[in-house]
Parts: sequence; structure tokens; C-alpha cells
Amino acid sequence: MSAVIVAIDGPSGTGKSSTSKAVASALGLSYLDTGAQYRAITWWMLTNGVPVDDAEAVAAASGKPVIVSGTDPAAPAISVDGADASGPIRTQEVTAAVSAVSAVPEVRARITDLQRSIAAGAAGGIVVEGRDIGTTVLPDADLKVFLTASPEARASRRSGELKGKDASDVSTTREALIKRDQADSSRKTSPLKKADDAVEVDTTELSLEQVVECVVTLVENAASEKSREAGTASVANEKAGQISK
Ligand SMILES: Nc1ncnc2c1ncn2[C@@H]1O[C@H](COP(=O)(O)OP(=O)(O)OP(=O)(O)O)[C@@H](O)[C@H]1O
Ligand SMILES: Nc1ccn([C@@H]2O[C@H](COP(=O)(O)O)[C@@H](O)[C@H]2O)c(=O)n1
Repeated sequence: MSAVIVAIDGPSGTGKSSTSKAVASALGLSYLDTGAQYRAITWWMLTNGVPVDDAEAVAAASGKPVIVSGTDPAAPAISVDGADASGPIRTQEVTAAVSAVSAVPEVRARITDLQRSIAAGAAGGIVVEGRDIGTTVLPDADLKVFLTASPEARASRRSGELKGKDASDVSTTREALIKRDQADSSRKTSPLKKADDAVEVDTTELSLEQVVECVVTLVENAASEKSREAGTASVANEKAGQISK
């Protein structure tokens, strides 16, 4: 399969991470969780005493943390200043603060550069998931997918995940998801938005396996199309070369 760049965006809890990891594993592609990077910078702000609601203070500190993301879908990794951050970035404290930090333009500029350089280095192709991948980070991606699901389905999936760890009930989880989506959709810089040329997949009534199957097919079709276009271009170049001889 040719080295495809796949952008998967959508609101919280629609299945972006689960789907992206499974699709990347199935097709031998790299994987990048961009939400983890925004969580990592937020965690750094919190642990270094930067007031996360003070956009100027966040902007001034945004160049300080060294964030390194792994791209193996079987073992997604993220470190901040050399320390493994995969656990700490999933706390409720980080989840509650991440939308404020990710709305700061200086933070987005820095993380976007990082994401583009990781995607450019993925020689075998990559699945990149987030909120603004299709619209801003990789507007020339070979395939853009926008996952959606009803707030009820998303809340019930998340509550199932949190059982035993957190007292959140479905309705509290639902309100928190909606609040985060509103903040992410209404920020000025690169808001959460479906790209005009993205394929929308409503996962409300689908199992994870069905979503993965659907996206794998979309990626395979995009890869075939890319190979066909590359073949057509090389034949055209060859003909142009013969004519100019
Ligand atoms: N189609 C599906 N059916 C049932 N459960 C699903 C489906 N897709 C994902 N899930 C489950 O829903 C939960 C949230 O999925 P996931 O973390 O992949 O979503 P996400 O869009 O990446 O969320 P976030 O943006 O908040 O990180 C997980 O527990 C996952 O196993
Ligand atoms: N491309 C992205 C990805 C994420 N964000 C912000 O990070 C938050 C956490 O994302 P998760 O996928 O880990 O839940 C998210 O709520 C956004 O604020 C972003 O801005 N752009």
C-alpha cells in the first residue's frame, strides 16, 4: 500500500483514538495522538504553576516543555522533559484545563509544527487524530474522516470506561463532553470543525469493529487512488520526455 496520510477528527468520545490505533495497526501505518500532545503541554503548565486561564502566561511558557510523541499504534507513548507523561495527562485536572490551554494561538503554533514534522517523517504513512488535522495541520491529507456520535452514546462509552475509577455518572460525563466540545468548537484558532472534503462517519449505532472496518476500507480506497494518480503522472512524464526528445 502507498504511504498514505490519514486525518481523523471529531468531538470527544467519538472513537478517534480507538479507531485510529486499530486502523494504523491493521494497515502497518504510524499513529499520532495529537490530543495527548495538548494534554502534555497542559500537564506541564499545571505542574509548573502556570495559571491555565491566563492566556498571556500560557503563551509565554509555551516554548518551554520538550514534548516527544511515539508513533507506534501498539504502544502510544508521550514524554515531557524526558519523563513518561502517558498516565498524568489522563487525569480529570488535565481534562478540565486542556481546552483553555489548547485555545492559546502560541500553543497551537508550536504543537502544529511538531505534528507536521512527525507526519513528514512517517515514511510509511500515518494516521493522525485530533480536532483540526483535516482543516489546519494536514490540509492535503490523502483521506480525511470526521467521526461523530450522539452525546448519549459518547457519555455512555466514557462512563463505562471510568467505572470504578471515578464517581461520574452518565449525565455528568455527558455535560463535561458537551462543555469541552463547545470550548473546542468556539475558539478562534483552528476550532474543532469538519473539513469540507472529509468523509463523515456517524458511529452512534456502530460497534468499534464496524467503524474500524469502514475506515480501513476508506484508507485502502484512498491508497489505491493515490497509486493510480502516481502511475498516471509517471506515464504522462514519460510521454512528455519522449515528445521533448
Ligand atoms: N463504535 C464504538 N462503539 C462502542 N464503544 C466505542 C466505539 N468507539 C469507541 N468506543 C469506546 O468509547 C471510548 C472513547 O473512545 P476513544 O477514546 O477512542 O474516543 P476519542 O474520540 O479518542 O475521545 P477523546 O477525544 O475524548 O480522546 C473508549 O472506551 C472506546 O473503547
Ligand atoms: N488536534 C487537536 C487535538 C486535541 N485538541 C485539544 O486537546 C484536548 C484533548 O484531546 P483528547 O482527544 O485527548 O480528548 C481537546 O479537548 C482539545 O482541547 C486540540 O485542540 N486539537
